[in-house]
Amino acid sequence: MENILAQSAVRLQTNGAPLATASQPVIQLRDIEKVYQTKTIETVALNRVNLTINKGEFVSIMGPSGCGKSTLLSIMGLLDEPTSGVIELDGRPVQSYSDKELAALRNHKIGFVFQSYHLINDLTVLDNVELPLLYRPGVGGKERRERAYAALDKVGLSARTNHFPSQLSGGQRQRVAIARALAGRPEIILADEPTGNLDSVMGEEIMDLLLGLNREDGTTIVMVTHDEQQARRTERLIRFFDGSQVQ
Ligand SMILES: Nc1ncnc2c1ncn2[C@@H]1O[C@H](COP(=O)(O)OP(=O)(O)OP(=O)(O)O)[C@@H](O)[C@H]1O
Repeated sequence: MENILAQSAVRLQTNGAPLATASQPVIQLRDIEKVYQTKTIETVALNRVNLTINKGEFVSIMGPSGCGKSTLLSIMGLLDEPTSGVIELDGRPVQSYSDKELAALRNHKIGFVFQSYHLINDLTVLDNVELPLLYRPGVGGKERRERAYAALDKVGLSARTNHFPSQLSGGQRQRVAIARALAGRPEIILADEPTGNLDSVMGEEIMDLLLGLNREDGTTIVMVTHDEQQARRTERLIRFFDGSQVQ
């Protein structure tokens, strides 16, 4: 019940018109440090980062190579642990979640999109999209297929379900990867240079798709990019340098 009240509190309406959604943090990083230690060198990848991502935001992260962008995304997505600091999801420190709860969060709440798509070449488009749902308790074969078809429809690839990744263009492969993330119905998409391997036309198409998911479905998106023009299309641009936020 508390949850329902909290959700409705940020969707106030007057005269039928939606008010601007009040800020509701979904990811909060507090004093996050990440230090990689090898035999010969210590690298401070993230240096006391404080950052809040609000529900429904589309945030892009830019910065020179090696400044910690991918590390930041991995930590936000609970794929990696910080050396110190606190990550909160929906206002609750992840340290307080059990391993089982964390696994569920990683699988349900967050979808990942990578520069190099990470598709399995021996599987059809449809099977690639269905694959992560195989590991989701409570989602049977029929629902899996329905969700995969719906996600492929959403990214405009309904006609390609039986193709293999090698038969698709780079932009289409990235659409499949986005559909795979969408099939999990994530609240948050973390995208690491999703247009990095694409020419500018295909890159724009992928940006249009991500912007649509954000505006129409309210999906929160955090995107690492090297492309200034694409970053400017998002609501908020955060710049990193040497492991710290500079703007
Ligand atoms: N597993 C690791 N072991 C040691 N050092 C690492 C490891 N992963 C990343 N680093 C170092 O941490 C720093 C930040 O790396 P990260 O990949 O987050 O940068 P980035 O901003 O995403 O770079 P790029 O734009 O080139 O992808 C770099 O100096 C990198 O060499």
